[in-house]
Amino acid sequence: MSGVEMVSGRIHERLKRFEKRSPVPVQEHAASLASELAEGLIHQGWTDEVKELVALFSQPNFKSLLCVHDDVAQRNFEPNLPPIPDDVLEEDEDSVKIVSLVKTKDPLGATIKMDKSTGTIVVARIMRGGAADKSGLIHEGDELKEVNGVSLEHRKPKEILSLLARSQGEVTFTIIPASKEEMSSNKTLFMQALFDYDPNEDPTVPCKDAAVAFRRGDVLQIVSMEDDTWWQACRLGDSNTRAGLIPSQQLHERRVALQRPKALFKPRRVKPPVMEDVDYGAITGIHIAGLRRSFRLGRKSSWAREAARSRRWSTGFHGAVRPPTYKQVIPFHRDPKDKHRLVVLVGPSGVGVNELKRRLLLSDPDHYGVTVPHTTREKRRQENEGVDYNFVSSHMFEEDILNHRFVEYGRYSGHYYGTRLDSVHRVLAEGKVCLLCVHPNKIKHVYTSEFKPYVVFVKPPQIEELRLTRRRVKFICDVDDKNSVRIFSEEDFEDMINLAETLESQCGHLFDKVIINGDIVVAFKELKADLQKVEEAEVHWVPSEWICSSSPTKARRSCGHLDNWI
Ligand SMILES: Nc1ncnc2c1ncn2[C@@H]1O[C@H](COP(=O)(O)OP(=O)(O)OP(=O)(O)O)[C@@H](O)[C@H]1O
Repeated sequence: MSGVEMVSGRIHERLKRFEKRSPVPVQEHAASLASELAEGLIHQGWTDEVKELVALFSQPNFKSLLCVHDDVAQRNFEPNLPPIPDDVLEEDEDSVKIVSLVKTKDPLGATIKMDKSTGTIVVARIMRGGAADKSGLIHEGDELKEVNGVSLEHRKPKEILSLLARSQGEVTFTIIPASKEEMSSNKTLFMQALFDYDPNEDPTVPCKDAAVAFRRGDVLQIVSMEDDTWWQACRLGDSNTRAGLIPSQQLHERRVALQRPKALFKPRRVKPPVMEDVDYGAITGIHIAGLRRSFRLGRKSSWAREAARSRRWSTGFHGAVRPPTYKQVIPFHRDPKDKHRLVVLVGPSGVGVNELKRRLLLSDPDHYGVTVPHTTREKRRQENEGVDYNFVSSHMFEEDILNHRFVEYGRYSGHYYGTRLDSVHRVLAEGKVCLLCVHPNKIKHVYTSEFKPYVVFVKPPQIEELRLTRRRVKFICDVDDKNSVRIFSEEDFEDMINLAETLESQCGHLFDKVIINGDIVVAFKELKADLQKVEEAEVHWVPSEWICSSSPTKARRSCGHLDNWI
């Protein structure tokens, strides 16, 4: 233990002992007593001892010590607050705060503006390092009620500026503090982790004990991004509120890139045969009972298989591939009266997306709902309009395509099939949770603040478990030929795993939940429990862009040039 630590340890012990005794000062005017004593002693005779004592009393540090002693003895350190105005107390007793700041020739370091909806004066910004910031007592979003006892009601920001210009020295503000939510959304940056991180398995972490472990989906409150490689963050829900190190976005992206040298190879170019394309994800519903068919698997020719393999590097997503790292999120409090969040299920062909959707529907048909697809093909005898499909003409279908009314659509055997946005609205309007299966590159069409989709990625297990769990599975592989039944091949499994890997790396940032579909009973149970948890959650962490565009904070920031300096 160092000398300093020993001394401070002893001081602490001594203070603890005195605290119990609740000491009272013997004397409240030690400074004046010392100067009186020095004067008296001089008159007694100028001996060496008197000289030494008078010299000691006149030393500035000794004088300061006695002054501090007197201040503490007289309790001069307690703030001297002006009386709280009665009318303000009656209005909102709990939330009023009185703040005194000392004004120098510099501004206080804050801007104010009028909140147009309420007509009140609010603090728009606090400038880092200014007097207001250093005091820690005034925050963005605080409502100003009075300045030096003068009410600000019906006053314009300009009038307040002149009021402040007149005040010298101490300025007293009566404030209604911003709600915690507003303060935190103003100042705090939340990131949702899109990967698991364990510092114990990271040899490069500067200090394991100072790092924070997290799992995919955890929300991290970012405290500092000053270092390019290691950010500081607290994990929400942790009892430990101390911030720790986490890999920065840049660092994690670099690591992932280094782990995947395969990505350097170009995809094989496969010449497609003459075959119409169809986006089979559009074909949904539980109306196909009994033996499951797989449209996506069923159409696989040798070309499709090759293409599926090459899709490992090209899955219809253009632009630079960015591995999932963090997503900036913001808390959203869903009103129970609001429509449910849309549930989007995605996964590689054959993994069990439709099977899970079917089980959810059967488990609670009054609670879950699915969209009814549109098609241009002829209605079959056993089919019902508006139940199995909405049957429309090609002309109507094409007009809807031009008007961007489809989440996704495609062509198969000369006919169009597609899921229209209004069919999603219809399910939600019934008060149901709408389950939508789409190709991952179509998520963007519903990735909006209106739908607030909760995206579940269904992932295949390891190949051994895939073989084991699917060994008896048969599916109809040609929609027009109910007798064309087959089982999964080894290539199907490989394609499924490869495509899952690609999808996860290319659009993992959109996935809220990853379900590994090994044992179907376990996967279904996990999915249902997770969806229930989401519905019951008080706080939903959603992408910040869904909320920010309409938030008053953003609005306030965006019109910064209108703020008035105080
Ligand atoms: N965990 C599982 N264990 C065994 N069989 C499963 C499992 N999950 C799904 N299946 C079966 O695998 C087949 C394909 O599943 P499903 O149709 O749901 O796949 P999909 O992901 O919707 O792909 P596609 O769109 O190509 O149909 C079905 O017969 C389904 O019953």
